[in-house]
Amino acid sequence: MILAEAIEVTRSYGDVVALDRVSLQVTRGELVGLLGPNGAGKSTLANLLTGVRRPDSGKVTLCGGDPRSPSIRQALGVTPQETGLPATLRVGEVVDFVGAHYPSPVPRGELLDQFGLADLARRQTGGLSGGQKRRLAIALAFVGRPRIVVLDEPTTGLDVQSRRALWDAIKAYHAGGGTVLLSSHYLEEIEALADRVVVLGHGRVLADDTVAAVRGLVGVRRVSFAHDGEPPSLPGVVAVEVRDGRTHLLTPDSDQLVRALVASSVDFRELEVAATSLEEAFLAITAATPLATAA
Ligand SMILES: Nc1ncnc2c1ncn2[C@@H]1O[C@H](COP(=O)(O)OP(=O)(O)OP(=O)(O)O)[C@@H](O)[C@H]1O
Repeated sequence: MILAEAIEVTRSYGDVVALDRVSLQVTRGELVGLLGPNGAGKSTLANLLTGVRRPDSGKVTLCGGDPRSPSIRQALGVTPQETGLPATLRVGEVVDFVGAHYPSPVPRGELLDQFGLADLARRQTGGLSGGQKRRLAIALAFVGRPRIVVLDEPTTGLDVQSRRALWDAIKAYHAGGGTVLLSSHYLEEIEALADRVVVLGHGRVLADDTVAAVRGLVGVRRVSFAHDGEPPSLPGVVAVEVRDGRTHLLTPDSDQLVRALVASSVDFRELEVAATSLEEAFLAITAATPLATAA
């Protein structure tokens, strides 16, 4: 059964085309990652699927109906990128208040335990740290026992420990049969949670595949070194840059590239191999080949 679907959805803001004929299906029990760099269209897609905005063209459904309809929204848990919490209410009161909108909410204590917030139950939300507020906002997405949750960059700004606690809570919900669509800048986050990943770039779906397949596409590494002369021509390089007296080669397979470099006649010095940011990987790969055709 399909719980969230976008069919050929387009949405612009003035001249900016945020989504360009995007199609996506999330079926019951799936945990789908939505991966893309800044401005790729992740939030816009999440906002359309959760009924916050309407598409200019195309169709969006949630649990088989209109995501703007109140009865359909009862089955949805959502954490947008930014959330406002009433500053004078205590954490426990906010949980009770939001839970009261649902027929069978998760009890306050259980929810706070699950999200590592039990010690903060009596704290006014205005006194929470940024990370604690974020954790509470995410916990609230789960209070109504939703059939599907849409989490837009849930762990941005969280420290490692909070991020892991949150991953555990999302995994537990998924293990119990819950369906999740989660956007992120980080392949590692999607790798930790999802089986399937949809890659968005410039408002288009660039790939829709297993995490392993997408890692092969966007898991680009940077091999850099100093040497004299022109940049060498080596196999498996998707982008070359010469900067500050060093040659930088981007490649999906740094092991193979380093072996080829050693076997070549290049007299290199100060070799470094490093992970690239998603933005760099996207720049390199979209410039080389469209991901969808490489998939
Ligand atoms: N309300 C708005 N008004 C004008 N332009 C917007 C608006 N919302 C989004 N955009 C533009 O639409 C494009 C897609 O933005 P969106 O927020 O959906 O991307 P994103 O992938 O969620 O990015 P980020 O990771 O930075 O949150 C961007 O170019 C953005 O500047």
